[in-house]
Amino acid sequence: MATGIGRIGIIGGSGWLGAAFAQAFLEKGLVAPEALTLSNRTGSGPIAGVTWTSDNQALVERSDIVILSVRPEQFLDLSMAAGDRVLLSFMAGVTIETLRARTGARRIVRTMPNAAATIGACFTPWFATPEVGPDDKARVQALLEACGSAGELGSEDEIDYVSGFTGAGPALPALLARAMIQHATARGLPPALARQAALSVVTGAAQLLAEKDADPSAIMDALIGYRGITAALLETAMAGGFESLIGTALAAGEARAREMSARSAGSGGNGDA
Ligand SMILES: NC(=O)c1ccc[n+]([C@@H]2O[C@H](COP(=O)([O-])OP(=O)(O)OC[C@H]3O[C@@H](n4cnc5c(N)ncnc54)[C@H](O)[C@@H]3O)[C@@H](O)[C@H]2O)c1
Ligand code: PRO
Repeated sequence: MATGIGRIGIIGGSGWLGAAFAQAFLEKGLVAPEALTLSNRTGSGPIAGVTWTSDNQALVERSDIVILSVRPEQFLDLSMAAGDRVLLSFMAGVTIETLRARTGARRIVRTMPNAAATIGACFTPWFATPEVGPDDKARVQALLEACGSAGELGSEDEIDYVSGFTGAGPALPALLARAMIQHATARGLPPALARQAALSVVTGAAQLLAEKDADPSAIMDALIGYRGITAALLETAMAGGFESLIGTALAAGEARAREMSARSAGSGGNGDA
């Protein structure tokens, strides 16, 4: 309890997100190694100094806050009773109702990180049940900020939407970069140069947009103002439905999150264990 955050357990602690957050907790000094328990199916992993286990109930007993970072389908085979711990789920498409039914937890926080957690550049929206008090909310915010930034949502419903919006992380920018590479290569640019050029456009844009008060519309307007090449490019993309296609894609992500929620619901569990 050295930092006031309490003892943390991460179920799925050697996975993509679980390991990223575990490393960040340690590197930021937010959680001491002796207060961090990580589980996976073998009971051992690459992060030193912490406690590894394959026994998720033992992890719960050693923790004040339990982070669930297994895949939604793996959760269906997972057995644990959370008791009065705060249960913080990274899982897409697993509702509070299902988490409650399968673990018995009352204090539940659903979150939606993304792959940029590995570089400390992830914005993580979260939603908490009314049983999560202000002190626990502050702990949750601090834990999530270890990998970037975080913000509270007003309803659980919004988690399904942000599962595609923020949860997909680099996916849409990667699609843009790949489309540029494919077009430039087909046009005859050397593939290595096309790749370097397209990735520098996307990563350079990311840095410009990371500046304080950056405004995507203002950047576009400034470039359209030259009434030249960028105006032709942007106006063609917009007239072709680029923005409405992004909206359609985000809506498809939300719909898939709802389907996953429905599938994972009603699968039973040991919440009363
Ligand atoms: N990766 C992303 O970009 C991303 C973004 C948003 C949300 N999520 C959510 O985060 C969760 C984790 O995703 P990930 O990408 O880190 O997956 P991952 O497959 O990398 O990690 C899951 C880990 O859980 C372990 N595991 C499986 N069953 C277990 C069990 N019974 N007990 C203990 N450990 C077990 C696996 O061995 C694996 O190491 C998923 O539910 C996903 O929906 C992921
Ligand atoms: N990435 C995972 C998925 O596609 C979870 C949200 C984003 O299911």
